[in-house]
Amino acid sequence: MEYLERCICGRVPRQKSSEKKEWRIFSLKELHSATNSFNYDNKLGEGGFGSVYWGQLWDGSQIAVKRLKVWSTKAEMEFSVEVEILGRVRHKNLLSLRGYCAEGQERLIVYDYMPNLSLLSHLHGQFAPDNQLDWDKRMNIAIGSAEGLEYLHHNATPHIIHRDVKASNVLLNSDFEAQVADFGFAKLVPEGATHVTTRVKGTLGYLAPEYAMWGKVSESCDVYSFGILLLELISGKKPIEKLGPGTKRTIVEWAAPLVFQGRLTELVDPKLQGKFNAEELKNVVHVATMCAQNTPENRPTMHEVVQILRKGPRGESLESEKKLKLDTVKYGDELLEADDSEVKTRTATTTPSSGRRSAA
Ligand SMILES: Nc1ncnc2c1ncn2[C@@H]1O[C@H](COP(=O)(O)OP(=O)(O)OP(=O)(O)O)[C@@H](O)[C@H]1O
Repeated sequence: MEYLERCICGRVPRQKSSEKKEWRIFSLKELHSATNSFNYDNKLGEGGFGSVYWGQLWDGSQIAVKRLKVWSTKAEMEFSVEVEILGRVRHKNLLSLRGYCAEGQERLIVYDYMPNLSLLSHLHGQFAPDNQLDWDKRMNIAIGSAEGLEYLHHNATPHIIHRDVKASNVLLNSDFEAQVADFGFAKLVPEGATHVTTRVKGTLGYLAPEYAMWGKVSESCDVYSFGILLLELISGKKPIEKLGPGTKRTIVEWAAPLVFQGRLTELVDPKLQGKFNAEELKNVVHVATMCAQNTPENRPTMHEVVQILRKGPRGESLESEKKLKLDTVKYGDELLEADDSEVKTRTATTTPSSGRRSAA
């Protein structure tokens, strides 16, 4: 990857010539023509990096094009990290890179188009009223996204920490299968490292306490965020809920008493109208509670998560299960203040005290 080698030269091993390259470089002209010159009607959404547009290539294939908003060294870095990481990973539950374009100050990333957009749009956004996510779809999304993260943590070389696992970063293909997306904040883990200390990036409500407070990032931060995602998937609740003026509650604070009192059915999204599998519910709550523990060492690995989600906990005895304990996460007022907003620039010193193309 010539462009990337220029950007992050020396930080990551080069792609071996034997590795299959399935991405390519796009010209700006081609992307202009595919997106009707980045027409507003083609806009799928907007994130911190910039806007995402739907497009169609000359061969009829549908693409999503992420266009960098403003050029800066930081944005350039985010762009190169995302392209570098996506270029080296291939998994059925990770959004595939089609290619990129870097012409002048324009930076664009081209992905496969996901007709059912994001999990967020189905749980809390424009598709929420359609109620398309039944229990089985939710369980498949849980397993699929867990498998995507398992691949990043255990199979990618070097290992990759996503750092921004959340509902808007789980995209859904035409069969509602999960594809984990958005690797702009991801970290490559040097071999042998147990954790990396870094500036805190990510989204409030999903941040592992040790990461939010001390910037200590390891694979288990993604496991924590995945636990929050599971609670969100089961309940249809947002990670942080506004209860009234100035009062907020995390999904863990809401779920913990129900879990301890064994009132599991009360955790289930009322939109499912009681249609769920009670055994699977027990299993998925069990996984969510293990993942969303305050102590990183007590959380399971993504490999264990996949095993339990696939087979169920019965008969299995994982070390982490013995320590099962759901801590109520108490973020400081300062962190709760910001609600859904992101803390991409928050430093590690934060302290605890303070239809169009839809297949649907
Ligand atoms: N490949 C894709 N196919 C279909 N829709 C997509 C695709 N990629 C992104 N989107 C849509 O565009 C929206 C914006 O994506 P983007 O990754 O830029 O931001 P985000 O995840 O919402 O926010 P953040 O910047 O915090 O990550 C997504 O929420 C999703 O609805």
